[in-house]
Amino acid sequence: MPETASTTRAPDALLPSLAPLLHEWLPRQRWFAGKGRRVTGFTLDAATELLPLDGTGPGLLHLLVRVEQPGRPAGTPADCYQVLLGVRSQLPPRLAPALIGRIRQGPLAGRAVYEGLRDPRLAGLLYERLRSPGRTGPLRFHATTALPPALAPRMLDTEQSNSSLVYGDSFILKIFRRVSPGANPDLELPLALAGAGCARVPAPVAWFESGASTLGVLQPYLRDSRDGWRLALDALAEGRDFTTEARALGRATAEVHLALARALPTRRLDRAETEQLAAAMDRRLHAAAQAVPALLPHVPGLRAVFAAAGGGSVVQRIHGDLHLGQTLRGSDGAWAVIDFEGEPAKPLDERRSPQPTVRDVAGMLRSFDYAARTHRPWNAEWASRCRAAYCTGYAEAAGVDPRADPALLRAYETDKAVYEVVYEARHRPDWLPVPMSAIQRLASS
Ligand SMILES: Nc1ncnc2c1ncn2[C@@H]1O[C@H](COP(=O)(O)OP(=O)(O)O)[C@@H](O)[C@H]1O
Ligand SMILES: O=P(O)(O)O[C@H]1O[C@H](CO)[C@@H](O[C@H]2O[C@H](CO)[C@@H](O)[C@H](O)[C@H]2O)[C@H](O)[C@H]1O
Repeated sequence: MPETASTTRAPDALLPSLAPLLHEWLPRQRWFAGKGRRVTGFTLDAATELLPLDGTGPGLLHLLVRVEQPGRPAGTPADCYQVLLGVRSQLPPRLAPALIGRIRQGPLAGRAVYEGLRDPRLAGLLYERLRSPGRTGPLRFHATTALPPALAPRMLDTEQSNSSLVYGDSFILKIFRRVSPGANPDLELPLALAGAGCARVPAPVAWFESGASTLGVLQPYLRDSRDGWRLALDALAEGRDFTTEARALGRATAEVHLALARALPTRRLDRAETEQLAAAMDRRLHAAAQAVPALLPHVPGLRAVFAAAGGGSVVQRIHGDLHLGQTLRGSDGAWAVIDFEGEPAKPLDERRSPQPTVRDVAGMLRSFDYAARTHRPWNAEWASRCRAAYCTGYAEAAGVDPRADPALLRAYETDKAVYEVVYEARHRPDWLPVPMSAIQRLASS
């Protein structure tokens, strides 16, 4: 693998000048996971000049930055984020919205620091770097195929847990924001699925990493597709049935599960392990009720739902955060599934652990409920028809109906609704009533 000249600066030398800017900017980002807790300091794991900061033109600084916050459990490291900073002496007016701030001290004093991914020149450089595999400092770039040169980049402005750039409507590059050591399942699983011949998931064509951490993945951009969430809301708004789509989506989910079971190990749990799954739901509920006290009155009812579940006895790798927004329907009607990262708030080893497939099914069932709840008037009937059609489609392709064990399905749906309560409280408080209404229903019936 060729190694380009390493342009890595001593990370600590840069930090004093960047820290005040990061302090102001980082906690406001949608992808910042530590919202609601003070930031008390930063340390740099790595700082790499992908374009030199020598002042002759725009510089591109790649950082892996640890954010110190109080309340971190003993023995766990501070969260690490991937940040790409553009640095220029003069910021052109078109880049003004990307400004993070001006450096006040040190050798770079006076320079404008801005979000590098919003600068087409710098985003283009990142793509060119992916096209020619090799190393720059601690960063390693890989490609599985020859990629076309010079595709125009644009940054996606959707609300995301990460950040994505589309290149020439041909490829999409996802930049992971919170970074942990270990293969990111959003690279690991699509690669395994491609190897197993599953065409439901766009296959990665390039990626980059540092140490054991995956930092970004490039895959084909499905330009003629629309995501399942938008399609569902449109159907609701137009009073249209969505069961044909839901059934096809159930089949697609089952195909992905079958391919994952072919590609990666599956395991039958013993009784004690099965009980641990229910105990883990209890633990998550307890933690969620500490974070969102509105859950407290429902805790006994929700615990009863977990206790009633007999337990899913076979586990395998699954999607882990399946919802309508993670699905894309092409103009030919075929569904694709994306974003195998799992629930962003969970630790990586938990996200990579084998789980019962019913967990994904439950995630999608919650999503039909979400769609119906965000529509006025609330259309409960629409949601239950979609939920049934989705399970029917799943059963057709998997040979196992997820409704065969209703107590288990209900437990996983409840577990997901608990997760959603915390997610919404943290990221979108206006949405909190959506999962809370499910909590009320699940805890009391
Ligand atoms: N291969 C793809 N083709 C077309 N659009 C995509 C593709 N992958 C992701 N997207 C779109 O990009 C956005 C973010 O993707 P996602 O993987 O869900 O990111 P995040 O983990 O940040 O939520 C979504 O709106 C999704 O519809
Ligand atoms: O797509 P992400 O990996 O970022 O997932 C997170 O954000 C989702 C919202 O964008 C969130 O999903 C919840 O809201 C959806 C509607 O916006 C709904 O369809 C899902 O069913 C619901 O869970 C997801 O939970 C979170 O991990």
